[in-house]
Amino acid sequence: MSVSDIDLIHAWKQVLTLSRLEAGQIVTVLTGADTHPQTLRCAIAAATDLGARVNRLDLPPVNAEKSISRDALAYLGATPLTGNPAAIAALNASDLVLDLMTLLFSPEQHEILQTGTKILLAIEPPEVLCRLVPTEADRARVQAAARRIEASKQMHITSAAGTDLRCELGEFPAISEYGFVDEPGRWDHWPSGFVLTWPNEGHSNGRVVLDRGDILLPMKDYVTDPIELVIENGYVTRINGGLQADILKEYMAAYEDPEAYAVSHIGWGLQPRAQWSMLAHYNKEAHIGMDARAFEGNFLWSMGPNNEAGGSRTTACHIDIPMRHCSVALDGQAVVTRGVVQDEPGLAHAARRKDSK
Ligand SMILES: O=c1ccc(O)c[nH]1
Repeated sequence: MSVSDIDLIHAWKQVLTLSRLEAGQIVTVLTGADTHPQTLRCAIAAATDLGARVNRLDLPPVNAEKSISRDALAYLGATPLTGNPAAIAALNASDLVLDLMTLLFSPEQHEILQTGTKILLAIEPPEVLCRLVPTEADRARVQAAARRIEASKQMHITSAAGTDLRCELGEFPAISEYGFVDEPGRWDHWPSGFVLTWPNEGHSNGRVVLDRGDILLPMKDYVTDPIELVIENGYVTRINGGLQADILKEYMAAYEDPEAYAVSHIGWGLQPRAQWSMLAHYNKEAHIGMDARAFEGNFLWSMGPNNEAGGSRTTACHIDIPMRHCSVALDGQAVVTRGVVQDEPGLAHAARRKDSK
């Protein structure tokens, strides 16, 4: 259902205030052919009302002919910034970029962040943005989880369905996604609320068994019959199952890139206001599935790029797989038990589901 401009402006002002936007700073709103007009209108109103100098940079779409999905996160790497020094210069000169187009996993995004520019991605529908507006409590909880990852050498994921995956850690940082950009050079995604890292290159081994209700993105399908993925030395070497396994295999094979089968980010969901069931209520092309990536207690893993973490793999194919009912342990200590988050003792989470209704 729709939200009012006032509600969305208030949500934008909360996000921009948490992002420490100051009067007089330069904000560039990056837009494309699929940018939602209300999101754009309210972003400009909110940033202007907070005293920022607001520009808009509109870029033509690219890659459409290459991907068989219209999901903005499905085909990654090249963006309208690729080979476009004028656009990159404008973003480098900005304090804050509101990305209403999608630069994620692009080499250019890294270049821009390294100049100290902050980038906030926001392309979910307005009502999803409002429902999942971030809070300080979200940041505290996600950062606490990131610290636990940073202190660990192994993530072990198991499930009653048969998942048993071990990922060695340490080569890459933990990344906190909590929905606002409060430090220079930071990227984040509103909405979010999850923690992720990348396994040491070549050091993920075991199997993942997708069970009923697990989710395949960008397909935005709930798995109906089990799919087994065998993982050897950091790559998915076998995918066994029924129709959905065949769809996944053909989709990935179309990229003709062996790097697409590499294990990408791993982590878990910490957003109590995100709903596992959300995909059942939306047209697939109306959103990009951030409820699925962020719902509390999921195990979110993925296949494809690792350049987001500083790696060199920029494969265009990116599959995100949020799973229910998994247990995640760091060096033997449980952080999620059968889909229930085990927060660090004493970390009360103000925005917990039961408090937020
Ligand atoms: O915000 C995001 C979105 C997709 C993804 O794979 C990671 N983080």
